[in-house]
Amino acid sequence: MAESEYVLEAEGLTKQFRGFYAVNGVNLKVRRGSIHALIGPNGAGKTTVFNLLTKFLEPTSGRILYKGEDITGTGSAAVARKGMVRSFQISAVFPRLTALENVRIALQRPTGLTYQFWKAEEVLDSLNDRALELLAAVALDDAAHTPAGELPYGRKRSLEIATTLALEPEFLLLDEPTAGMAHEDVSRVSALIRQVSKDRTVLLVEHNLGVVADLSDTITVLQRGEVLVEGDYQTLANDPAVREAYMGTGHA
Ligand SMILES: Nc1ncnc2c1ncn2[C@@H]1O[C@H](COP(=O)(O)OP(=O)(O)OP(=O)(O)O)[C@@H](O)[C@H]1O
Repeated sequence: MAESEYVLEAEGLTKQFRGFYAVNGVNLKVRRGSIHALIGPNGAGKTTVFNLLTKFLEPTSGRILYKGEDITGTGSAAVARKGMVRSFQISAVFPRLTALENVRIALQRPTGLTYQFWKAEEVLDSLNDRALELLAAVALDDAAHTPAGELPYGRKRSLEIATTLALEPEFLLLDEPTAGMAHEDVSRVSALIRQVSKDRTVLLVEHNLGVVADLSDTITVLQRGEVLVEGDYQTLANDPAVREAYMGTGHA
């Protein structure tokens, strides 16, 4: 069977909380190899959609396909094993362990190397090399031996991205990757997302519209649980409905 053009397809995705539609009939298609952003004003339903897609919430109705396969009823761990990985899903950062040790632990998970204790020395050496590569990819090579808890906020987020990448996701889902970051960290993480997107698909929820403009091939704007409009940044920036959704006045 030919591989679908879309890595992810959501059809009629709906989530009700006690009668309130947080997400209502959302159709979403994420093109293979693209960076796709989900934006919208506060309360639009972005986090709920993100949690539905990553199986942290069960939809009230609707269907989710990953690479053409229906994963609506599949658990989050099983989905992650298929290559659809949410940052911070499996890769918690342990504050007392060094950055290198954190990445090494993440590297042990998908392969089951933890059980090959008799090969510990050899395995750890090969893991070290790969862990250092991943740290370099997020510009943390100078912090390899620093306990994760001592890293400043922005660098901790970079470490979380490195531990996520250790799982070799084919489809990476990022929830507000630049939230709470200082300006220089935002640029660094943006560049990092662009770099890691080269051989994978990325879906991100992001409040920083500069980051969205800079990175996204496709942007879906949510409003009150529904898709308001979808397109590239230029198209959306000139769309009166998007301006109104953001400004709430219609005469912005
Ligand atoms: N567990 C829940 N129980 C009840 N209502 C919820 C729950 N989770 C979300 N909601 C409601 O659903 C709506 C969408 O919330 P959601 O967090 O998905 O929006 P968002 O676009 O991510 O907002 P923000 O930008 O503020 O993070 C909101 O009105 C919210 O109050």
